[in-house]
Amino acid sequence: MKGGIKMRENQRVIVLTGAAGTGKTTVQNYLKQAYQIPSIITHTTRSARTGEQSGVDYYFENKASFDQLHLLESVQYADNRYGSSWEGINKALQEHQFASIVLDTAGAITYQKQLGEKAKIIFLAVDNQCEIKTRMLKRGDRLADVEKRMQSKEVNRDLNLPSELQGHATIIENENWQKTKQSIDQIIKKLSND
Ligand SMILES: Nc1ncnc2c1ncn2[C@@H]1O[C@H](COP(=O)(O)OP(=O)(O)OP(=O)(O)O)[C@@H](O)[C@H]1O
Ligand SMILES: Nc1nc2c(ncn2[C@@H]2O[C@H](COP(=O)(O)O)[C@@H](O)[C@H]2O)c(=O)[nH]1
Repeated sequence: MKGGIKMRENQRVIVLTGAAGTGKTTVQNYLKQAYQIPSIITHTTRSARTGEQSGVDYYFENKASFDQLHLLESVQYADNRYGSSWEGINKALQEHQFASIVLDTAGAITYQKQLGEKAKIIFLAVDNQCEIKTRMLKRGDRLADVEKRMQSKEVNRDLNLPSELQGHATIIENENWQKTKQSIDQIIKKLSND
């Protein structure tokens, strides 16, 4: 199939967005571990970080293979390309009510426009930029990469909820992980009862 999502009435895509290092992947892993919610694996032309695996963390692409993909949306982020394919979305939703995806805010805006209420958008925020940097270094990112990323226009843009998502996104201040988990639990409970 080239394009289009086949979503049943009760299906939802949980979109995790926010600046780099705010905890989007951590929440995605929690959704998988606690609720068996599959992740939609996206595509990127950036190099794999230590420990990252193709088909698990991303599908790692080169420029030529990226151009062949059938994408719902794609962005340029800090000199690399990222995109989510129709095949990836349909694969994750095939046997599940919910699937999650990690996107920058430009991608989240596209999902909101394309999927409407079928996209549950969660914006993760961390007020202190030093804390974000510390978390990225603790994750194992190289200092030079972290400094470059923290200066990128995309990270700075994604520190705040864009106007297009206001009224469409739930904001979680991811300072205390136990509190973040409670907020996520409430969201899943509500989605399951809707
Ligand atoms: N509430 C928290 N308190 C302390 N550390 C946290 C918290 N949430 C996440 N972290 C840690 O912060 C680091 C960054 O988190 P994560 O990789 O999930 O961010 P991300 O938003 O997916 O980043 P990126 O967009 O760069 O991939 C990880 O090492 C993670 O364990
Ligand atoms: N719009 C999209 N954004 C994506 C996609 N896959 C990942 N991302 C976002 O890119 C940045 C950088 O990611 P990193 O893994 O290099 O730190 C981050 O905000 C991700 O959420 C995508 O397919 N579309």
